[in-house]
Amino acid sequence: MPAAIRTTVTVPLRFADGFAADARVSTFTGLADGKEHLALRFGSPGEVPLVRLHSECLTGDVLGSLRCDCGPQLREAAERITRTGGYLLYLRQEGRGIGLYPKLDAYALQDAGLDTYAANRALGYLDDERDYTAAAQMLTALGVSKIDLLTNNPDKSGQMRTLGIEVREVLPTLVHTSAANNRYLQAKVDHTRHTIDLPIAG
Ligand SMILES: Nc1nc2c(ncn2[C@@H]2O[C@H](COP(=O)(O)OP(=O)(O)OP(=O)(O)O)[C@@H](O)[C@H]2O)c(=O)[nH]1
Ligand SMILES: [Zn+2]
Repeated sequence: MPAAIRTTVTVPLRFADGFAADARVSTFTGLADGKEHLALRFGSPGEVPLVRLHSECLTGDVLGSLRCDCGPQLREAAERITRTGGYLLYLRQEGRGIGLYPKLDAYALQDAGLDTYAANRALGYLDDERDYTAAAQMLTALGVSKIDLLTNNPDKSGQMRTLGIEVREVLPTLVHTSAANNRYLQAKVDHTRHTIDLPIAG
């Protein structure tokens, strides 16, 4: 059974720095993994909408953690998509798909010296457990088959193409560094060919 839109409602959003935008938030039935993923439509999407696949990060998105770049990326995506029109898919893939408690276990291992990927493996997980089948289903349910994708992660564009979504252009997100996330971002560049321009490793 293909996925379908279940409900769409407007949610006015205001970020910590005051940026505000109305999101048309859709829920779905029939998603492959049965999770409660959301699609947020900002602005007026044209034929090729700008899309961000945002993986849930409770510590970064909600609590403002400086260990990663998720909060600023979410804020950046909301503004850029509002400008051009498109969708932010808020995917319930906490911890690159391993879940919140294991992510915090992985943080503890990183504090003991492992990098973000080695920590996953030490816990018995893959470097990245995310599968974007549900994201492709959501886009199809929204009537979208061709996108511009906002990401630095080549796995996201690769999987979307394999899943039958045409990716016209990949647009990099800005680099949001902090003293606490530098090592994390450097590991992404070293291990998964993320297109992030970091100042100098160190
Ligand atoms: N397992 C694990 N997950 C983490 C860690 N730090 C952040 N995450 C998770 O990584 C996901 C965020 O990754 P994304 O923002 O999609 O970043 P990305 O894969 O680098 O892709 P782009 O931002 O699109 O370039 C969220 O689910 C976070 O919870 C970590 O150290 N370990
Ligand atoms: Zn994060």
